[in-house]
Amino acid sequence: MFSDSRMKRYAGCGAEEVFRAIPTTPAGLPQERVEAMRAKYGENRLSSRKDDTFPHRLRRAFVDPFTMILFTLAVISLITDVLLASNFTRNITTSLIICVMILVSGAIRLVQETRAKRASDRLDRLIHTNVTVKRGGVLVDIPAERLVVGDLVMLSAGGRIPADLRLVKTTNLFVSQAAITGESAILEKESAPCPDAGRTPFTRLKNLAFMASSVISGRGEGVVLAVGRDTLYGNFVRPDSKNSDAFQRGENSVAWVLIRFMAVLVPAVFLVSGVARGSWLESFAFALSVAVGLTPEMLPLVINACLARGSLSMSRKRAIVKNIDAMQVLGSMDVLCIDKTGTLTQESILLEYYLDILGGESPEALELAYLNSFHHSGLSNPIDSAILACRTMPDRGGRLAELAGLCRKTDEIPFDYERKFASTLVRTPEKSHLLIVKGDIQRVFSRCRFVEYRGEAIPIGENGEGSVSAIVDEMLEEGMKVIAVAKKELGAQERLSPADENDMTLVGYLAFFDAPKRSAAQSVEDLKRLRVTPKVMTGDNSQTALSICRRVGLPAAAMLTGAQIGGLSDEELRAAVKETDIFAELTPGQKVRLLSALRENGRTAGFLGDGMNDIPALNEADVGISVDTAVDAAKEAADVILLEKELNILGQGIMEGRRTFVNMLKYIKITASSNFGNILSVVCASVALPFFPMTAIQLLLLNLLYDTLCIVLPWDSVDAEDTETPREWSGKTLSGFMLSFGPISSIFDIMTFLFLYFVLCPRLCGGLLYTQLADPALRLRYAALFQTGWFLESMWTQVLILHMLRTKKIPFLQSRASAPVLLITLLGIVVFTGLTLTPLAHPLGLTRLPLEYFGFLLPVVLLYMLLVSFVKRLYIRQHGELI
Ligand SMILES: Nc1ncnc2c1ncn2[C@@H]1O[C@H](COP(=O)(O)OP(=O)(O)OP(=O)(O)O)[C@@H](O)[C@H]1O
Ligand SMILES: [Mg+2]
Repeated sequence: MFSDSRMKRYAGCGAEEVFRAIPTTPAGLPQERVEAMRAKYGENRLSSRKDDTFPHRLRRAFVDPFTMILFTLAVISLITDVLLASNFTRNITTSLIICVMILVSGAIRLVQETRAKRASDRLDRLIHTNVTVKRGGVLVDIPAERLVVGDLVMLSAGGRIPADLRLVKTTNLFVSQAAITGESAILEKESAPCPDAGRTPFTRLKNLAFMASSVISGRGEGVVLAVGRDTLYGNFVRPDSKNSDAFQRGENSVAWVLIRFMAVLVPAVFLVSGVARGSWLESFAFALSVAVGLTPEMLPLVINACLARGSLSMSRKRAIVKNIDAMQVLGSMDVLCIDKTGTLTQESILLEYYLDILGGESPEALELAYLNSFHHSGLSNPIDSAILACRTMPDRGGRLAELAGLCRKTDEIPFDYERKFASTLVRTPEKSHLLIVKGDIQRVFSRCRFVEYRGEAIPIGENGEGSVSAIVDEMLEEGMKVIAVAKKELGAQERLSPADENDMTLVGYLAFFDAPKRSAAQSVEDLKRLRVTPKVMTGDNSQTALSICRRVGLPAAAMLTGAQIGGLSDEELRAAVKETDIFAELTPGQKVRLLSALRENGRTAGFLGDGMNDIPALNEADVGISVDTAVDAAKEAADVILLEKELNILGQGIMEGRRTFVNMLKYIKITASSNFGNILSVVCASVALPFFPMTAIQLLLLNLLYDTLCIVLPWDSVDAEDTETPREWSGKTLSGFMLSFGPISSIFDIMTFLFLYFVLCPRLCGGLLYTQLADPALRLRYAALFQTGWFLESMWTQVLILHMLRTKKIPFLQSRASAPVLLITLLGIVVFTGLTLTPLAHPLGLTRLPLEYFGFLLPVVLLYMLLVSFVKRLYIRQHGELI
C-alpha cells in the first residue's frame, strides 16, 4: 500500500536523516544490500503479467470451467461405470478418455500461452527503459524494473521518473506531473526539506518526485522511497487499464449474450432429459456438457493468438505494439489525431531567416536565440536543434561559438509548452546580466514594451502590433514556423523570476522551414480511404498550421485555436470537435480536452505525437502512438511505437488491426451460432427420443475437436471489403447472428434424426424401431448408430459453415480461406470420419456406418450450404455486414 505518512515524514526531514532511516548512503545502496531490499519491498513493477511463471501458466491451462466440467464427468463416470458397476459391466475407458481430453486441451493451451509469453518477452526487451543509479559509489545503468527501495537515482531531462523518490540534489529540475494529476503545468522541484509536509498535498511537495512524471529540464538525484504498486501512481493505475477497458467491455458483452442463451437452454435440457429418462445424474452430466458445448471455450486462446499474430506482423512492418490489446483498438480506431512536426512535415526543421522587426537580416536575433538555446538545460526540441545547427554556418559559426564561451548562464526558466517560451539569464562580458527570451510570437510580444530597430529601442505605439504582424504574416502563410526573440537588461540581478519577463525589447524573428513531407498528402488520403478521420492538433501558430494542412489536403475550412477552445464549455466542445479537423495554438492540456471530447462522442481516438507536450494526450487517447525518435517519456506513454515516423506504416497497422478483429469475430460468431444450433437440436431430440441423441462425452469431444480446428483461424485471410471500415468490438450483433444461422443447422439436424431413427437404424437392427426392440444389445447398437450418424453430420456441417460464413462472398469460388485453414479443416473432416472406423470408436460409443449413410449425408450437406447462402444474402441485405 502507498504509505502517505511515511512519504510525508521523509519529505519533512533532511537528506541525511532520510539516508539513515531507509537505510542507505549518499554513495548509493551497497551492492550486497540490493537483494535484501528487493525481498523486503518487492520489484518495481506495476503489472503482474511478468510474474507469469511456468506453474502459473500450467495452472491457467488446466484449471478452467471447461476442464472442470470434464473432470466432473470423469468422476461421475468413475462412480457409475466403475465403483457402482458389477464386475461384468465394469468399464474404465470413458474415464480414461476424458482424462486424455483434459490433457490434450490443457497441453494445447500451455503451448500457445508459452509461445505468446515468449513473444511478449521479446517485445519487453525491445522497449524497456534503463535508469542510471549509483550503487556502492558506482554509476550503473539498470532496467527500471530492477530498481529497489534505497537506490540513488540520477535524473536528467527527457527521462521518466521510475519510482517515488525523495530528491536529495537538484539543479534547475523541472518536472511534469501530468500523468498523475492531469495538470500540464511544469513544476520546479527542490531538495530542501519541506517544513509543513504534513499539511501539504503530496503532489505539491517539492522534494518528492513521483513515478510516471517526466523530467522536463535540469538534473537531479533522488532516493527511492517506494517501488511498483506501492507508489502513488501504482496505487491508482491498473496496469494497461485504458485498453483493457475497451477490450474488456467487448469481451464482457459477448460473454453476457452467451450467458443469457445458456441460462435458458441448459436448465431446459436438464429438465427435459431428466423427466424423459428419469436418470437425473446422467441428465446432469448431459446438461453440463451442453453448457460446455455452448461456450466458445477457446475464446481467450483464439483472441490471444489473433492479437499476437497481429503484433508480430506489425513488428515486421517496423511498428512495435507494446500493449497487445492495442492491436484491437487500432482496428476500431475511427479518428486519428496527429501533431504536425514530423508527421505532416519533415522530421527536422531548418532555420531559414533571422530578421529584425522590419524584415531585414538581423545577426543579433540569431546570436541571442543561439545563446538561449545553447544554455537551455531542458529537453531540446526541433526548434533548439535547428538553432544549434547554425554553429556550422561558415560565416556565423565562429562568432556563435565564441559568444557561447563568453556569456555564462546564471539562471533560466526552461521552455514549457504551457508558456511557450524559454528564458535564459546570461552574464555578458561587460559583467551585466541579460535576459533573453525566445518563443511564441504573441506570448513574447505581449511582454514587450519596446522594439529594437538599428540598435535603438523604440516604444511600441498604438499601431505597433499591426506593423509587427505584417511581415510575420507573410512567412506564416508560407507555412513557416516563426518565433520571436526579445531581451532585457537586468543589471546586477543574477536570479530570474517570471516577474522579470515584462517590459522587454523585441529584437526580431527567427523563421524555420517546416516542409511538408512528400508522402504526407498520400498518407492523409490513405487514412480517409480507411474511414479514419485525421485531425491535426498542434501547439504551433494557426496560420502555419492552416498553410501546411492546406498543402497536404486536409480540409482547412474550419479551425479552432487554443484561445477559442478555452472559451467553450465541455458540451460546446463536444459539438465543435465533430465539425473541426484542425486545432492550433494548443497547450498540452487542451490536447487532452479535445481527445476526451472525441471519446465522449463515442469515437475511438488514436493520438500520434512525439514531444513532451504530447504525453498527457498519449495517455488520454484510446491508443497512443509514438515514434522511435520521440522523447523517452512519450515512448513510455504510448501503446504503439513506430520505428519510422511515417503515417503509411500506421495505415498498414490499422489494416492489420482490422484483420485481427475480423478473425476474432469470425471465431466468436460462427462458433457461437453453430453451437447454438447444435444445442437447439439436442433440446428437440431430448424431448422426442428414448435415448440421449449424443452422449455427454461425444458432445464434448465434438466440441473439443472443432475448437482445436479453430485455433488456426487467426491465420485466415480476410476479404478486403471487411477491412474497409473501423470495426466495433461488442456483442451487439451476436445474438442476431446466432438466431439467424443457428436454427438452420437444426433443421438439417432434425432431418438427419428422422432419417436415422426411422430409416437407417431400423434397417440395421432387424426392421424394428428402438421402442419395439427387446434385446438390450440391439438397443445399444441402435443408439450407437444414431449417435454416430448425428456426430458426423454435426461435425461436417460445423466445419463447412466455417467456410460459408467467413466471407460475404461465395465460399471457395470468390473467397478462399488461407491454406492453413483449408488444410486443417479438410484434415479435420477426414480424421473425424476416420475415427468412427477405428477401434477407438467403440469406447466413445461410436460405430461404423454403412455407405448409404454417406449417400444421405452428401445431399443434406449440399442443401444446407445452399440454404445458408440464401439466408446469408438476406442477412447482409438487412444488416449491411456479416461478421
Ligand atoms: N525550443 C523552443 N524555444 C522557444 N519556443 C519554442 C520552442 N519550442 C517551441 N516553441 C514555441 O512553442 C510553440 C509550440 O511548439 P510546437 O510547435 O513544437 O508545438 P507542437 O504541438 O509540438 O506542434 P507540432 O504539431 O508542430 O509538433 C511553437 O510554435 C513555438 O512558438
Ligand atoms: Mg510536436
